[in-house]
Formats: sequence, structure tokens, C-alpha cells
Amino acid sequence: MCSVIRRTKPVQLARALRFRANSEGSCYASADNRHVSPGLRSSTLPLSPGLTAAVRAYCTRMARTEGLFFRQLFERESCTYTYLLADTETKEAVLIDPVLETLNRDVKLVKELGLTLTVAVNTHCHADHITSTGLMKKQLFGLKSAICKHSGATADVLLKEGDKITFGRHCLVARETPGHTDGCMTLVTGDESMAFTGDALLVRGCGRTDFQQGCSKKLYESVHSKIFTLPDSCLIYPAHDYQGQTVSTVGEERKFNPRLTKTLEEFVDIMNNLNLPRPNKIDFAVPANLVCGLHDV
Ligand SMILES: N[C@@H](CCC(=O)N[C@@H](CSS)C(=O)NCC(=O)O)C(=O)O
Repeated sequence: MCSVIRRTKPVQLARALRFRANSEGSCYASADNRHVSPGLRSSTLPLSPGLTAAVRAYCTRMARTEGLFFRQLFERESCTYTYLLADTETKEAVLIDPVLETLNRDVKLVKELGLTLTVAVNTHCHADHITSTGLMKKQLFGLKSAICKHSGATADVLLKEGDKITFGRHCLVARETPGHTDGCMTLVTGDESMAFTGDALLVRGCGRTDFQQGCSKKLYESVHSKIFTLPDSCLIYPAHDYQGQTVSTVGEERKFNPRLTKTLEEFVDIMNNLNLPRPNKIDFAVPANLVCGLHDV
């Protein structure tokens, strides 16, 4: 941590982070906000240039792309991150991996911000929670659902390698990253500054490969060829985190990921011995997600 941050008391840092969020509208301390007083008012807080720079460096959840609104949202039961991106001028927006439990929160936010949500995309057919894309389409006129064509799921848009989801002046480019499931995609911003990796790559981890067409060899190849080839500075935004980590970078994961820095053989061995319990909701989440979450609604 840089020296300016080290000298800053936690409450000052929290205020500073919220100030940046309010003034730029492109930063949101989602998971950390759970520990910040909701009544904290920060709009009058002056920031020295040094602190501004430090906060910028610290708060990597800020979009670095001019005119790109970005917000990371959290669903606590499944520890899923949902991401809202929008063009600050045209207000066209895209939502990544929305969860049924937080449907109302997300719809309310989109409406409050005056955004036109054009696409709600799932990075894959999730096994641990039900997507809200189907129900959200009933609430937001014109919204289209999207998922990878190899997922086996129905959606308005079936994506394949290289397809672009455009919103205003920005876009997300689909990279197929199978291994956790056959239909996993990583969505990369047009300038390669951010990658939404779903369950292919997690912060210091990766998705499990023991169900839903999981294949550890495929996952290793996907991450190395489609994610680790992005610039080192590219921010990694995963679909889940179980330890409160919110973001990483390609450079960090290439160096420090305890699984993917290993050889293929060692990786396969690690993945074969994770011994994780089955996700609690898998038996009804998968069939529901194959139809955008509308199964038996
Ligand atoms: N306990 C949770 C499921 C936790 C889990 O298995 N997470 C998946 C991603 S969601 S299918 C995973 O790949 N984890 C990798 C890891 O190393 O933890 C539940 O019951 O839902």
C-alpha cells in the first residue's frame, strides 16, 4: 500500500473513496461499502492532489475509460458480482451476471440512473444461483438477454468468439473461455482495460471443473490463451469472490495465481483434488438458467 494511504485514517479513506464515487460516477466501493456508514456525507471533502492519486490507484474499481460508467454490485448469498456498464452520454447500458435475489435492486438502480439497459448477459450457465435476466426482460422494455451459444441455454442473443456487445461508444468483446463449463465467456472492454472473466478466472483462483462439462485442461488453455494474453494492466473482474476480494489484474494473476502459475499437469492435479461440496442450488439453478431463469416461474 502506498505511503499516503498508510497515513490516512480508515474513516478518511472511506470518505475519500465515496467522494470519488459521487463526483465521477464511475467508481463504486461495492463490497467494501458494506462496512461504511450509509449516512456518511462526503461531497464537501477536499482531496489533496496526492490523496486523489492514491485513491485512484487504490480504488481500481474505477473505469479508466473516458465516458464509461462502471459499477460493481454484490449478491451476498452466492457471493456473485454483477457489473453495470454504461455510456455516460448516450446512457446505453449493459448488465453482466445479474442474480434473481437482487433483481429489484438492479432494476431500481438502472431506472434511478436514467439508463437504457439494452443487454443483460450471463458469462455462463451458472450452477449456484438463478439469473434474473428472464424476469428483468419483463420489467425493462427492449432488454435483450445474451449468453454464449455453447452454453446450451436459450437467450435473445447467442454469442460466439469475437462478437461485440455495443453500448454507445463502448463495447464488450466476447472471448470463449471454456473449462468451468463449455459455454463460459470472458467479456473484454474494447480498449482491453477490463475483463469480466465469469468463473474462468477468479482472484487468486479459478472456477471448479468437476461438473457441467468441466475440464481442467480446457480451463488452463482458455486462461493462458485468452486472458493472460491481455495487457498486464487489464483489470480482472470475476463472477464470484468468497473472501471479499473485488478486483485483480492480468499481471497480478499471471504472477500470483496459485493454480494457474503451475504447469498444466500440476494444475490438473490441483483441480482433481479440490474436493469442494456441490453447490446447494445446482439441481434447480442449472435448469432455470438454461431458460434465462424462467423455469417454473
Ligand atoms: N458453496 C457454494 C458454491 C461454491 C462454488 O463451488 N463456487 C464455484 C463457482 S459457482 S458454480 C467455484 O468454481 N468455486 C471455485 C473455488 O475454488 O471455490 C454454493 O453452495 O453455492
